[in-house]
Amino acid sequence: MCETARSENRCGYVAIVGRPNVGKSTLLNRLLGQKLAITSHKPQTTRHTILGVSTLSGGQILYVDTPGLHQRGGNALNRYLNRAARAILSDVDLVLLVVEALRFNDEDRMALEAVAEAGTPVIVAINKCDRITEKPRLLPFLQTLSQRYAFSAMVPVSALDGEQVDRLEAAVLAALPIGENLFPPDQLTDRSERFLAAELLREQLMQRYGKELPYRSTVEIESFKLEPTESADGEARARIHALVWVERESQKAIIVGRGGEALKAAASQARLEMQKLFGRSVHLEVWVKVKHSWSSDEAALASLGYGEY
Ligand SMILES: Nc1nc2c(ncn2[C@@H]2O[C@H](COP(=O)(O)OP(=O)(O)OP(=O)(O)O)[C@@H](O)[C@H]2O)c(=O)[nH]1
Repeated sequence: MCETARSENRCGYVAIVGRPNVGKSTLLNRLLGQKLAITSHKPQTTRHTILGVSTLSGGQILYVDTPGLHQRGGNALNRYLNRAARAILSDVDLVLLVVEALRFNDEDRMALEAVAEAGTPVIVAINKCDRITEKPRLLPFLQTLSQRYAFSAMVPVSALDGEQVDRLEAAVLAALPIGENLFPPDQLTDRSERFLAAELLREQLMQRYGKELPYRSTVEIESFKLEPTESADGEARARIHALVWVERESQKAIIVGRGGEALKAAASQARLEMQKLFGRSVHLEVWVKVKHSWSSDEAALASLGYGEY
């Protein structure tokens, strides 16, 4: 490549795609050097697309974290998740497909098929390589993967410990079109603090409660107000009133816990995460309410913010 092209600024949108639980959100947070996307060990943690802005000396990478592409259509929430991920693929400059080292199952194959259908260039990140102690075991896996698709690049990484993530970042930037940065350098996301507050509270539900419950609950921020404080940095305090919607009284009882202890602990951790991300003091109140069958009712979904696609 000639000298002028190499020194030019690059900017473009990159969809992070892959089956549930491969580590997309963890990788996004690592690439951004800051926690933006919520994570848990449960599949389908990510329900919304989130834009993460990474400003580098050579340009700007605009990462789009998508809900996992997955097979089982199931209820309305699942159908929404699939539509959201697929709509994005043909709309971006590059797809970053995330797979897990030494694991490629039917859901990965389906994600790859969806990506191939869109025709957008694809870089594949082979994640969770920290789990592979004997690295030569990766070679046949990489070879088989390269036979499945003409990837622009293949980079083994560990989102968890950061191994080779800088190499991945360089490959991603090099694959983007030449152009001016689209966001100010200090902007991390296009999402509001109000939206991020809901996500951070939902993360606590995902991480703290049994297998099914988190999929039967959702979070709505009823009010989000900034109020002046006496603090030295002059940052306003956020006063947040959140509702957790569940489908049955019994689920409400579990979330609230004996004497309200469980909910108190979840809200307290969510508040700390919000303070860290927003860089301001947060006052958080959380209430749990019952809305029957919200997850299988398209209209109820739309009213809770899942109706964009
Ligand atoms: N060992 C190891 N674990 C990882 C790595 N990256 C992610 N994980 C773990 O894998 C699990 C899933 O990570 P997420 O980032 O939530 O996965 P996701 O692909 O965004 O999941 P969905 O929201 O279901 O689409 C979490 O328990 C992570 O800690 C990695 O590089 N190494």
